[in-house]
Parts: sequence; structure tokens; C-alpha cells
Amino acid sequence: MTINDVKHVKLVQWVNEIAALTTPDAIVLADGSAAQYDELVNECVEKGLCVRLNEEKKPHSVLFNSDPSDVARVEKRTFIAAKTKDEAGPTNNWIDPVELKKTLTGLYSGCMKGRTMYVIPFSMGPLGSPISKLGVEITDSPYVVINMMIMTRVGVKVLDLLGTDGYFVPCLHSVGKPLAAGETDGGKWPCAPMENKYIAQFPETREIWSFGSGYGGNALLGKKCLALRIASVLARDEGWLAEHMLILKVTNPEGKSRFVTAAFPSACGKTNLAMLIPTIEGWKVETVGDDIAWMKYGADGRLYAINPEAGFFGVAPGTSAKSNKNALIAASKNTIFTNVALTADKDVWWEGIGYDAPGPLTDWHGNEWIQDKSNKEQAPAAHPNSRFTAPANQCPCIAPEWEDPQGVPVSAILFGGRRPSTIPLVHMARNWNHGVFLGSIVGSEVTAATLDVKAGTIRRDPFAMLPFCGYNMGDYFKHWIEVGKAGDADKLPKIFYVNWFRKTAEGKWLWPGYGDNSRVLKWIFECCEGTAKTVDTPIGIMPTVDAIDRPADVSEEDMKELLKVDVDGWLKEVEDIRTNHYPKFGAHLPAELAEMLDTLEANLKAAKN
Ligand SMILES: Nc1nc2c(ncn2[C@@H]2O[C@H](COP(=O)(O)OP(=O)(O)OP(=O)(O)O)[C@@H](O)[C@H]2O)c(=O)[nH]1
Ligand SMILES: O=C([O-])CC(=O)C(=O)O
Ligand SMILES: [Mn+2]
Repeated sequence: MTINDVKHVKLVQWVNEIAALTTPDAIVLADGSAAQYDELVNECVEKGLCVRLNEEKKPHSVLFNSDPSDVARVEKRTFIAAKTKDEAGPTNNWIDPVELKKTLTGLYSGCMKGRTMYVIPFSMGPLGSPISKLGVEITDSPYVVINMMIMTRVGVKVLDLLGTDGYFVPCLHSVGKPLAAGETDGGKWPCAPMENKYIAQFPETREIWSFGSGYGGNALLGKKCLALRIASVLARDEGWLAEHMLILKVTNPEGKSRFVTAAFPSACGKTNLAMLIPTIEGWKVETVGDDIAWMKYGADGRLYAINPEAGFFGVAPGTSAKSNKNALIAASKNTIFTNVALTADKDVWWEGIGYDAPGPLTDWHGNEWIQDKSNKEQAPAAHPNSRFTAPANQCPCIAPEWEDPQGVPVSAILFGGRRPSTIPLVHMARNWNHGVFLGSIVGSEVTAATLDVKAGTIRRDPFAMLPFCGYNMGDYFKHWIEVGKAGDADKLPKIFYVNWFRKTAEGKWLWPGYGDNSRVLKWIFECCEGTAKTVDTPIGIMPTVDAIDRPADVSEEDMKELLKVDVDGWLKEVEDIRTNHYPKFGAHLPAELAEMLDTLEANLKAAKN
């Protein structure tokens, strides 16, 4: 099937309009076939844009190195172009949509010269699921096409669902680097300079216009742009939730299963928790999704979640046989690597892969790199935000329900982030609104997953949605409260706040994390069953010190520290929320949350006296 066979009137019109604006040399339909995937990969290999990996070690896999300026999402260049600044809210960058469209139309003009324009029909969610949404991405990047083929369901089947007039979200993308006659990329990753990069969402018209970046969430428009920024607006209007959450299935030794979702900011452990191998006897964890969850009420009044994606775009560094064996197996074939290091025999390597570099490497810049363990300052061989794009069905612990069009019923929702102090290992909200309060105050150390905020500093990242909420975050809090009201209190998921990232005064991890997080999942499971050992505290409901099975390498004293209510630390937290965080939302802040903050402060003060 070619672009000329497309029967959808509006799609054909839109493709023609964009082609007239961007003037590509050719237009190709992404039909979703394995043959087309291979053809595109071959082209990229021939043009020197990627390296084919060792067929025995990493079958059917390639490695791309991006431009050093184009290695992560760029939040300063990400815009919510709502009609008014107030609708975009205090946490989003805003430009008037009319003005932004004018600027971008100028940039798009002739921007695909010398390139092929690809038209990618895709489905976020299982094909035909009542929760799924269809989109079409136009892009001039073959890298985007092959990544979208792994991350979403692409091609002719989507066109069949669209028919002649079905609804799709139009997603326009260009790397923003037209080629003059005879010019080539010369093996270099094409992108535009920072000041010309725009990741633009138009929430009223549900459109996405992305220009100048080829990387991750900036360019694979089904992911953060559609499945979170645009979907959060749809979810608000239609009464459901579009969230930056993993979905996992946990089964106890008696064979009873429950589903859990968890929102942690970028590079804070979603993929790892979703694929965890429990260190406690008889427990099992399986994966439904590792990054995004869409949740809607089912006919039985429970919240059901689907994973709108079909692959994993996972952080490579730190992924080892010890920390996340399942991710390594998922990415052992048919995988696209970006910005990791290359070994002499064309395998991949990264910091924290679990073994030393096997001889000299080619680092992500394309330079020779020889490991020097005596040099703590040595620049890494793999970029800290280097990633693997791997099909979800290659994950050995993928849950059988992962493509169920109805989704899976959610028992527990977790919030968390990187907090070296104050926040205990786990606590449970007293009720839904208290859980919304906990989501609204999440803070985390910034990671390498975003380019323009200094890594390591703590910032508030409500619901791990700070870079992904498509409208006013204060209204988003309100929406969460409304969703709770629409449900039946005893059918709603219980809400928890977890923190795997507590450190000692010497900067060592207080909690081993990874597989040992199953011990916390067990307590959460027991809370859902009503059998957990709990204690009421000023901040919420917590495990008694003996309620959580203690790992061998955690002392009783450390456990007490992990489960302590740090009254003074929390009072500082309250102060920061009261003076720096909540005032940003002005009249958009729900009264329920302001009350929760007062109650928390009163509880803490009472505990102090
Ligand atoms: N100390 C500690 N580190 C962890 C834990 N879980 C994950 N990490 C590290 O955190 C980093 C990011 O983990 P991921 O699971 O890829 O994070 P993510 O939330 O899926 O990230 P995005 O894909 O950016 O949304 C990796 O370097 C992990 O090794 C944990 O329980 N403890
Ligand atoms: O969107 C991306 O580039 C990667 C990702 O999952 C995140 O940053 O949360
Ligand atoms: Mn993510």
C-alpha cells in the first residue's frame, strides 16, 4: 500500500498541505511491515547514521549516536499553546497559538527539502480498544519511523480503523534541517539549533507540532506529546486519567494478583519497578507498562488501566543483569540503541552494565574511549540519558493481560521521587483526596532525562507530570479530586508515597532498592487486602517497623530510619509547599488540598509538642 491508496479524505488533505509547506523530495506511507522496517534500517546504515550491531550478540539491532545538543527532552523549548496563558498554567511555557503557528509555519517552510516525508498512522493502545486513541505522525526522520514502529502499533491496520473519516490526532515533526541539492547528512544526526527547537502542543485543536529535535519524547510524538500532554486534556474533558505511570501485576504466594500503577519522574525507576524480580519467596511481578497509563472506570465501578505503548524507551545506564535482567533480555534483539557505547566486536556497553568495558570502546560521541577506573572524573562512554527502544513483547515478564483492550483493574497507585532525606520508604494516604495531596507535593532530584534543568537539584514534580501536563496543573489537581468523587470509596485504588532513594549522611543508599522493592510491594498488597500491620502517624498510615521483611543488608536501625517520621524535615516541607509551591496555582488550587496542608501541619506540630 502506498500513500496514493489512502482513502481518508482529511488525512490526504493534511498530507498534501504539509507536503506543499515542507517540500520533501518524496512521500512514503509507513505501512507497518517488517520489510519496510528493514529497508529503513538499511538506508540509515548505508548513510552512516547508525551502526548495525553484531548479529550473534544483538541480532537485528542498531546503534544511533545523536548530536551532542540533542540528547533528551528540552523543557524550555516545550510549549502548551492554549488560548490563554492561564489555561496553560504556571508550570508550562506558553506562547499564543496564533503567534506560535506563524513562527513555526515559517520554520516548516521548505524544511524537508532533500528528504523523504513519512506518514505514520499509529494507535496508542491495543488496536480497536475502547480506551485507545489514533494518531498520524508526519516526519522527515527515518529514525522516528523505526522507533514509532516499536513504540506504537503502526500501519495499514490503523488506516483500516480510521476508514474514510475516523478521528486522528495530527502530529507534525521535522528534524529541521533541509538539505541543499546534492547535500547529505554525511553520517551526522540532523537537528536544528536550540533556539529553533519547538515542541508545541495545541490543546484546543488537539494538534502537535514539533520542530528541530530528533530525540525521544521530543520526536516520537505518540509518547509524551500525545499520550500525556494532549491525552491529559482529553482525559479532563472525558472524565478519565492520562498519567506518567508504569503498570505492574503482583502475585502473592497464594496466587492472588493485584495491579499497581506508579508515577515517578523521568529516570526515577519506573522501568525498573515494572520489571522487578522479587527477592522474597513466592512473590511474582509482571509488567503491563513501564511509562504511561491511561485509566478509566469500568462497568464494575473500578478504575482500569491500559498501557498505550507497545515498546520500552528505557534508560540504558544502570541496567545490568543484577539490577534489571528482564530489561536486558527485552533489549537483547530487534532493538534500537541510542547514545550508548560500542565495543570493538560491535556490541553495546554502558556505565553500570555490570562488567568492565571489554577493551577500547567507541563512546557516544564516536571517539575512542578507554576505561580508566582510577579517574573518577572520566566522562562516561554512554550518555546518562542513553536509551534502548525494545518491543514490549520481548520482555520475559510481560503480563498476559498487557494488551487486554479492557485494561487491568488497579488496586494501588504509587507516587515517588528521588528524595535523599525526609520522605520515608513508604506511607499510605488516609483516603483518595489525601492521596491527591501526596501526588501534588511530589518532589525529586532532577535527572539527565531533561536537558535544561540542572541535574541533582530538588524540584516539585506533581504526579511526575510537571513536564507533561497539557493544561493548568491546578485544574489537573481538581480533575483528580473529581475522578475520586465519581468513584465508590471502597472500589477506588489506595494511594501510596514511596521513596527508594534515601541516603545516609555519607551519601550511601539507605535502601538497596530494585528487587528488594518487592518487600514494599508486599506491604502495599497487604494494605489492599486489609491484613497489613499499620500505624497511624502525622503524615499518614505507615508500616510498623516489623511489617516489612527486612533485607539482610539493612540493619534494624536503618529500617527504623527509613520508616521514621522526620517531624522537623516535614515541617520544612510544609513551609516550602506553603510559600513556594502552592501559591503558584493561585485560585486554581483546590480548597481540599489547602486544607490537607493545614491538617498535615497541625498533625506535625501536635507530634512535636
Ligand atoms: N538506588 C536506586 N536506583 C534505582 C532504583 N530503581 C531504578 N534506579 C535507577 O534509576 C535510573 C532510572 O531508572 P528507570 O527505571 O529507567 O527510570 P524511569 O522512571 O523508567 O525513567 P523514564 O524512562 O525516563 O521515564 C537507573 O539508573 C536505575 O538504575 C532503585 O530502586 N534504587
Ligand atoms: O520522553 C522521553 O524522552 C523519555 C522518557 O520516558 C521521559 O523522559 O520520561
Ligand atoms: Mn518517562
